[in-house]
Amino acid sequence: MSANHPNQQNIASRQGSDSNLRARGLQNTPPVQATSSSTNQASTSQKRTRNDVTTPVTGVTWSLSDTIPSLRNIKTNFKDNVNIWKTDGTSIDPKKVPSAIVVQAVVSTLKLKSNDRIQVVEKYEARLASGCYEARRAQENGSWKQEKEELLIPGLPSKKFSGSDENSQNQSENIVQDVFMHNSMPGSFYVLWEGWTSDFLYELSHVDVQQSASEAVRLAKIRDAFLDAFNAANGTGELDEFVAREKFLDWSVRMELNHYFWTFKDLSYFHSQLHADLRKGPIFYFSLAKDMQNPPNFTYTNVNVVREDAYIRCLGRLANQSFSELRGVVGPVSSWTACSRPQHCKCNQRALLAYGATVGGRVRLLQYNSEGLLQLENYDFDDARILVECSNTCQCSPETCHRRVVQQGKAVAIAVVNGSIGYGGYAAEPIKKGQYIVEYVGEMYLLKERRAKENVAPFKKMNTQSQTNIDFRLTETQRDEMPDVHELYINKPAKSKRGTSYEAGFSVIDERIVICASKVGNVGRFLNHSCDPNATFVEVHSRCFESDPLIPKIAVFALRDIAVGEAITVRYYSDGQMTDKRGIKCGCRDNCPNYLP
Ligand SMILES: C[S@@+](CC[C@H](N)C(=O)[O-])C[C@H]1O[C@@H](n2cnc3c(N)ncnc32)[C@H](O)[C@@H]1O
Repeated sequence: MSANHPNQQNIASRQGSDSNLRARGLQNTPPVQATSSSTNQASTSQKRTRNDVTTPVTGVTWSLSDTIPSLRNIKTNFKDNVNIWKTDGTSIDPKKVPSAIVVQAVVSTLKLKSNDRIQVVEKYEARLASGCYEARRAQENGSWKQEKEELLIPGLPSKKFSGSDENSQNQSENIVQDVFMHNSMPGSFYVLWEGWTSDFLYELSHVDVQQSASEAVRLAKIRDAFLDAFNAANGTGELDEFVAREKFLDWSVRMELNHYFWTFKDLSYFHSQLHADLRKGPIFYFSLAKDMQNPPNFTYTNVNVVREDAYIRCLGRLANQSFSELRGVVGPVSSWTACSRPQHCKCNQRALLAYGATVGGRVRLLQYNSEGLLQLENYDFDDARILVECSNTCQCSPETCHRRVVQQGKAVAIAVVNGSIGYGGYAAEPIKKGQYIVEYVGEMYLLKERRAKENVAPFKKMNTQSQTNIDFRLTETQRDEMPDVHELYINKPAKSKRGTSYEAGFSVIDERIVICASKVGNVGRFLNHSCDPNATFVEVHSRCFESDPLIPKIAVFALRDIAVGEAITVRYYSDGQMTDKRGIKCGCRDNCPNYLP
C-alpha cells in the first residue's frame, strides 16, 4: 500500500471509529422474503375455458379447470405459523415462495392468473434481491454510473453511491456486502458496503466486523479457503497473484470503480442474496487471470421460468392428477408415509403409474437415505430414473423430512471460475456422495413435436449406448429454428457463443420439455461435461404443496465425495454419442478422445 495514496487518509480517518460503526449500523441481514420475480399480485381463483385434455398415457380425461392450482386449494397440514428457518435466524414462509414463474403470451385465450406460488408475467426481468435496500436506494440516487456497456448485467445495480455522496446521504442502515483481508494489518478487514463503490471502503477491526456482520465474514472465509484449495490443486504458483488480488485487493482494483473485479463481486453478492432468500448456498464468481474476462451475462432466476405452453402441458400430465381423481388406480391411502416406507407411498405409486407406461415400466425411483443423501448404489447413467419428494399430503415436516431435500433448498456453496472450457462450477464446500448440489434452472419450453422426435429417442432405445437421460443435444441451427420463444416472452437473447449449449431435456418425465439456461438461469448453467463425472442430473418431482402444479425439475447430485476446489461435472452425453469429430473437442481431461455433439 502506497503511503501517499490519496485514499489512505480517507480510510485511516475511519479506522476503528466506533461512532461510524454505530452510525452505519454494520448490518448484514439477508432479506427475509423471496420475491425475485416480477409480479406479486395475489389472486384466489382461476377461470379456465379450455376443453378437456386427454393424457396420452392412460386415456383418462379430466377437466383442466379441476387441476389449475390456486391458493384456495392449498390445503396444508402445517400449523399456520410453521416456517422454514434459515441459518441467519430469519424464516421463509413456504406458502410465499414461488414454485414457478409462468410467462404468458400477451394474446392468450387462457388468461392465467398469479398467486403467491405461481406468478404469471408477460416477461421475466431480473431484479435486485428483495433485501438489498441500500443498493435500491443507490440505484435511484447514486452519483456513480456504470460506464462499461458490457458490465450492465440484469439484476446488478447500474448506479451506486460513491465517496462523493458520503455527506449528502442519510447513511443509517448500511449493510456489509463483502469483507477482504488486510495485507499489512492482520487484525483488520476492508469492508465494502452494499450499494456503494469501492472508493468508500472502510477499514474495521476483525472483532467489530465479526460481531456485527458474522455472515459476511463466514462467506469470506469460505471464499478464501476455496481460493487456497483451488490454487493448491493447480500447483504451479501461477495463480498466486490473482488469488492475492481476491483476498487482499490491489490499489489498482480499489480505485478503478469500473474494474471487472467489482462486477464479479456484485454477481457473487446479489446472486447469493437471491439464493439466501430460498435457503440455497452462496455463489462466488472469479476471473483468475491478469486480464479479467467479461463477467457472465445472464438473468438470474431461482425457479423455472415456464413458458405458457409448457405450463399447460405440465398441468395436463397424469402426474398432476389428484389422488381423488386417481382413486382406484393408485392404491388406497395407507397410513405409511413415504419417509417410513417409500414403496407404500402414494406419490411414488402415482409417479410409477405416470411414467412406467410411457417408458415401458422400466422407471427406477431413486430414494434418499435417512440423512437425505441420494442412494446411488448400482447407479447407471443410462437407467431411466426419477426422484419423488414428499409433499404436504405425506404429513411429514417440511423442515426435517429427509425426503424433501430439493424443496428445502439446502444446496452447497459453488464457485464459478473461468478456465480452458469457459466458466466452470467448483465445490466451495466439501460435498458428500449422494448430496444435493444445485437445481438446474432456466426457461422451460416445449420442443416442437417434430424436433422432439428427431432429438430424443423413444424409450425403447433406452439402456443403449446412444441414449442419455438428460442431454444438451440441440445444435446451433436447431436453436435458431426455435420459434419466437425469446422474442415473444423473454428478453431477446444475444447469440450464444458458437457451439455453447445450455439446454437440458428430460427423458422420463416429458421428452418435449426443455430447460434452457442461456439467458435466464442459475449457477447450474456453469457445470461442464466430463466423461468421468462426479455428479449427475436427476429428474425430480418436488413440491411443498400437493395443490401446486407439478413442474418437473432437474437437480444435480454428487456421485462421489467432492473436495473443495474440485470441478463439479456432469455427463451430458454417453460415450456413443461423442464420436462425431464435427462437434466440440471434449476438454474434460488431457487427450480425451471424445467430441460434444
Ligand atoms: C452448460 S454450458 C457449461 C458452462 C460453460 N463452460 C460456460 O462458460 O458458460 C455447456 C457448454 O460448455 C462447454 N463445455 C462444457 N463441457 C465441456 C467439455 N468437457 N469440453 C469442451 N467444452 C465443454 C461447451 O461449449 C458446452 O456447450
